Amino acid sequence: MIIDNLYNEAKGKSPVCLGLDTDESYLPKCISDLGEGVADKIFKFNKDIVDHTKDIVSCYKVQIAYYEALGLEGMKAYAKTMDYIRESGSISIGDIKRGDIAATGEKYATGHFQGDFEADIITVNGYMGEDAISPFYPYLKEKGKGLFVLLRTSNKSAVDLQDVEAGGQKVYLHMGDLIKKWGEGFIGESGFSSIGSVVGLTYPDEFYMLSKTYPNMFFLVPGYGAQGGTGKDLARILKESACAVVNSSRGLITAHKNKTEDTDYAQHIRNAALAMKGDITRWL
Ligand SMILES: O=c1ccn([C@@H]2O[C@H](COP(=O)(O)O)[C@@H](O)[C@H]2O)c(=O)[nH]1
Repeated sequence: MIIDNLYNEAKGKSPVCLGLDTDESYLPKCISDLGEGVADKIFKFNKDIVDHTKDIVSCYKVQIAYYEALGLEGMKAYAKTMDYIRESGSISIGDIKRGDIAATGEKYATGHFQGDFEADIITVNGYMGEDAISPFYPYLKEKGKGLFVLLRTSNKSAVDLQDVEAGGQKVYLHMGDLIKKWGEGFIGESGFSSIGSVVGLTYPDEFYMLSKTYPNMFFLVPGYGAQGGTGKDLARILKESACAVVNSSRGLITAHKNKTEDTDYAQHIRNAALAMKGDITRWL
């Protein structure tokens, strides 16, 4: 199961999930000056980053919004990036946050678990209930795919809805119970389910509690670096269970900024990923 592969990658390499939220403004001059279209430049940058980090990170999360914003050219760069990550033997997470009625959900599943945009794991929004999630189940069983369902998001306004009490329980805990139930049929050898959840590092106490409440749940954790999360926030959680991969996007893929515009940019990004790995693992 994909979750066992991700668990093994996180243990063997590091819990670092490198986020390819690639904005054109992040490209070093040695790439932006090339006489090619933007899709080719972005793909070149992403490819170089993968080549320089695949031995030290557990997975790559590609934020589709950055590619959609560039239209057809951007989507070509997205497709090539997803393909290259998987071709390199690494795990790809398509951060697409989809979720809709079942008929539409089936199309999302087809669009992102096979074909041009194929990912190993995608992020989904379960706040429409199980029929927004069940169209993905056949791909989990038959193609070994995985899901990370939004649980406790990293943004400030997460509390507006997720902290509301309903029936004596916060909404996000209802969601946690649902994700646990949806994931019961997909538990792998690692003890974790291929239906995991997204929990922000910006709420470390809630994250700790969730990791204790749901011992079979694996977590995708955004919020490290640019959003303020640190390795110290993760210490007690990861010490007790290797239950998460931790994403950093801007904090890693802009590490070369103000240092170099030359072809050594990917080495700066690698160094930043190594520093993140060190910051997380020194507490374990
Ligand atoms: O709760 C959430 C869910 C998803 N994200 C995504 O993670 C990255 C974070 O990027 P940074 O540059 O490291 O802040 C981005 O793709 C978000 O869309 C999140 O931040 N919080």
